Amino acid sequence: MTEQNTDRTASEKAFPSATVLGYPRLGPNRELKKALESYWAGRSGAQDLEQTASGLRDYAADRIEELGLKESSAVPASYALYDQVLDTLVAVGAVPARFTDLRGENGSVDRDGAFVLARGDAARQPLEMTKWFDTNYHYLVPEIGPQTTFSAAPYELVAAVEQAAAQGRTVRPSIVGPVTFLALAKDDGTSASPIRPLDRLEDLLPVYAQILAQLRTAGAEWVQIEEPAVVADFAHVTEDELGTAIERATAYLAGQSARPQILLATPYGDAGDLLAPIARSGVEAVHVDLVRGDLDAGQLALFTADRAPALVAGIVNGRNIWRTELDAALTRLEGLRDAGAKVSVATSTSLIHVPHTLEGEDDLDPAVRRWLAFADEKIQEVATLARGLAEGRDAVAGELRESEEAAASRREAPGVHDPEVRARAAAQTPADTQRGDAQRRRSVQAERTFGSARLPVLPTTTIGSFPQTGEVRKARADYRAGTIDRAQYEQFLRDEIARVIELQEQLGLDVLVHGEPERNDMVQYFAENFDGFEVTHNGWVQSYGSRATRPSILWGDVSRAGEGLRGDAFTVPWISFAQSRSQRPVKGMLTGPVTILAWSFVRDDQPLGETADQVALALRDEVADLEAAGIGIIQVDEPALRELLPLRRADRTAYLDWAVDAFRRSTAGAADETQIHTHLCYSEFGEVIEGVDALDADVTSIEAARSRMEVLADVRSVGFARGLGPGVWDIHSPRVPSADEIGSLLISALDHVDADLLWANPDCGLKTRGYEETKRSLENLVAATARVRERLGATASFDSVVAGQSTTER
Ligand code: MET
Ligand SMILES: [Zn+2]
Repeated sequence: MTEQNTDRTASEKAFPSATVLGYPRLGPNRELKKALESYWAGRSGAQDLEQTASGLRDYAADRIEELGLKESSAVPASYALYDQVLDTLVAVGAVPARFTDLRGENGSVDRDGAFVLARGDAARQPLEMTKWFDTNYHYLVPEIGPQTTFSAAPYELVAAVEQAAAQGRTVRPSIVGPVTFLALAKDDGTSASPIRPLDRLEDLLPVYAQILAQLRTAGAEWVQIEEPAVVADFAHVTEDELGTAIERATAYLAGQSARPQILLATPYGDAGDLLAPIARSGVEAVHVDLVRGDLDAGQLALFTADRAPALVAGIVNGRNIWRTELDAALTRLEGLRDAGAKVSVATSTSLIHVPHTLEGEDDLDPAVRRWLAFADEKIQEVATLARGLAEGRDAVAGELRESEEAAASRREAPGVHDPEVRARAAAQTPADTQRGDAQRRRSVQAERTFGSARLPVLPTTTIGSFPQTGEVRKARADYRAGTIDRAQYEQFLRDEIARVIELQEQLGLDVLVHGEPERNDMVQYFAENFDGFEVTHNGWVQSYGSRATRPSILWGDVSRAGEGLRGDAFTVPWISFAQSRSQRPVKGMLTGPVTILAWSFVRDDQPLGETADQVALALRDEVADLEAAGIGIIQVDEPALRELLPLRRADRTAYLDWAVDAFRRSTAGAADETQIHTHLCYSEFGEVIEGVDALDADVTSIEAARSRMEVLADVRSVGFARGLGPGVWDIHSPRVPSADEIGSLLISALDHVDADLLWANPDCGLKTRGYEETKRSLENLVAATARVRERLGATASFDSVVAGQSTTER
């Protein structure tokens, strides 16, 4: 606390009694998405974009106040146009080396420059994008090297503060803190000896000091500095190093005299031992996530000591859509206050992870709707709790009663506890997650014939989806709008599937897919065919930039919809139809239990593992029905396996245990000769590779093209001896890879993977691609594979074998 400065001149206002860390940014009808996309497409100008952006800032502030957060500084100014990490990068002028030409007079980039960082341009790849903590939100990864310069340019934040001030409102600007900014950054690769971005902290701190001063001048009374890095374990930074960094950074910032008062926020988990240095740093308020984290007696004492900071209690969950049980929450808050803490009420995280409002969701089952709270309803909960804390329980008696009644109706609702589903789960034994010996399966599968031929060496395949063309989307919209009937829609889908099968045969692919035209979304499609789920109309949540997803709500016990416990098969009709059009094997495509959970809002009244097991059993039924329909290869996608990996190392084994178990439960009913595939699409494979091996799938496809097969080093090191399809075509851009390029990727894959285990496939599904690039890329993929086969002396392709009806030499 060397830089503690006691004569700060700011007129100290207490932290508001109620607040939220952030509000959804897209707008209630995705206005921001539309404005951004039309601006990028050149259909509208900078003025129009600014008009929408400032309109949304006003909308958010008005709404938050109207819902009950009326005190000065209670409204967070957290309105990133694209991403809050990008905004922080711009505010500190940390323009990556490969974009320095975009730098302007203020040392940073302007709005258009920031969009180039986010989206790339003709000559440059954009910044890498990755998941923000364990959420489904993606941030842009800063690139920091020894030469990176920093300079204060917080123009978006200052403008937001000034816009509010012009209307007589004091908002609380929010920025990602210096430690989190650097901990999430990557080495920019400009120096021969790699550096760790966190080592640049001393150079960055003075820039934060200048930003604080500018915000103060603009009229901010409080600033929110977010440091969620303290709730996570990192591979490249030890806890000690993180502790030293956060202690230094918070004390330094607190020691500045020209600054607003500081709320230091620690969302997304438990700050553990790092809470103490933060609370003792001299900042005026500290936010603690009480949903994911906790406060033990020692930690609580940090908030009851003399001159302790205010405790901003993140008690309303910012990441799910369930109503808070207000009575229990209020009891907890009263306990903190009675222990002597200066308590304010808040959300555990920003509300960017939930949809705007329940208003207009009239098609939701009213029983389920009553259990829900989206962003606006959560703000009301925060306001109610603060009022209850200040004025006593009687002041909020009606709200407490309504909350208790809703909770009781949820506990007792029939679909929440389906005795049959529960009995089935309870009767599971360890054998239900166990398939036959993997080696044996491999030899049986190698013998299996499809249309009298076996699979060739280096089989070619795709990941599942084919381009979702305008016609496909239109047919779906027409069906929903009632312009075409069910029979017409299904005929359209069959025609589409037949076309996709024919195309794959022409291209000479070995293992075909039906193309997934009936699925708007790989999770929602399953939610619509399972009991226990609801889907919303307008429940959009930002995924990155202008992109949003509409997570389904998993509220009850899960089984397939339809008569009886097992319900009806729903993927089988499409897959069987596809198979009826070809002699070659068609893969059955399912979404795995972990991914279904990760991309939905999931019930919070039982452990995730139990919910995952129910989903797994429903999928197991589908696997059995696919098998019975003669489908010999079934892929169960788990792209989200890594996403749910806990932020703390200590929690990871328990997670992988249930996640792996659920996947195995969904697939272990399959016979030895049925080949089970899985697909994971990210390159940070090392962290979960042992889990992936434990899935016991026969073949795994992963993303590898962008990293030029780098991920395969990990594969060898754990002795992964299963079929593997490292992607040889990066499907994230329209670029067509040449046959030479694909061939050389396959050859380098052979350094790590045995020839009889290797598959040739793209990185991921082709849903977002166009047909032109798809055809050309797949042509090259097939040609490259043929050349590599020749080199291996394995001349027979499935294609020639099927044509000649002979058997394959392996
Ligand atoms: C995000 S992974 C996508 C897998 C899915 N089967 C598809 O091809 O679209
Ligand atoms: Zn994928």
